[in-house]
Amino acid sequence: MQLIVNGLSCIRGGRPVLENVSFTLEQGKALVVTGPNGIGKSSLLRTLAGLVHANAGTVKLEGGDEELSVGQQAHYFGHADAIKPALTLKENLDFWQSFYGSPTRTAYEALLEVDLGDLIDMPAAYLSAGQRRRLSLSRLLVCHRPLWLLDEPTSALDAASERKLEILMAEHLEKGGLIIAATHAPLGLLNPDRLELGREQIADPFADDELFEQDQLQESQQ
Ligand SMILES: Nc1ncnc2c1ncn2[C@@H]1O[C@H](COP(=O)(O)OP(=O)(O)OP(=O)(O)O)[C@@H](O)[C@H]1O
Repeated sequence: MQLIVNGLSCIRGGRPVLENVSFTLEQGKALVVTGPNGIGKSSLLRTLAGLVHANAGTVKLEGGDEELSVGQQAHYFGHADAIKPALTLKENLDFWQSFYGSPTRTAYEALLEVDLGDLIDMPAAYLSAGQRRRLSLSRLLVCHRPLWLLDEPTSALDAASERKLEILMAEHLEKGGLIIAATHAPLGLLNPDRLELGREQIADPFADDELFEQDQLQESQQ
């Protein structure tokens, strides 16, 4: 399996945010995306996940499921935790498992992986910030999707949880998965590929009012 990204561009808020980004990522490999604040790291992940419209370029998961989009074959672990506070931890994970399909672990097994097994029947509203992040991470473990898109995955995690994340990422890669991680912090990945986003990815710094309105409308509908 191979992820091939060719000439990917996107516009947000009427401004070109990514321009002509290309890379290939092989099975079992991770790509670490770096660059200054606001350069487009999250936008790249959201575009790959299919949450932001690409205005040019192609994304293909060669050797993946031809019937599914790349976004449907990816787990997106973004800044928001995708947790329903009124549901228990188990109910949250059961929901995601039925939504995603391809179950791998039970909710309890996934929660054990992130050291939340004892809290399985507690409403998610009572979790601390780091515990919420770990619950959100356990979402990636209840169903198999070959591509993990991780946006600042260590934020709010303590040292032990960072170590656990390293192990989970290594296991995913060993099984032939692919990982793209946007980060400002070291992630403990072994020999990752690297993509440094810079100003050259941005073609035109000036906003276009019409594009801005179209773009805001489009994002509000997603
Ligand atoms: N929903 C949105 N609508 C309009 N513009 C947006 C939206 N989200 C992000 N942007 C703009 O897109 C640009 C890239 O933002 P992005 O979040 O991708 O950067 P980043 O590299 O991930 O930054 P950071 O390191 O701060 O997380 C920024 O100029 C930002 O203002």
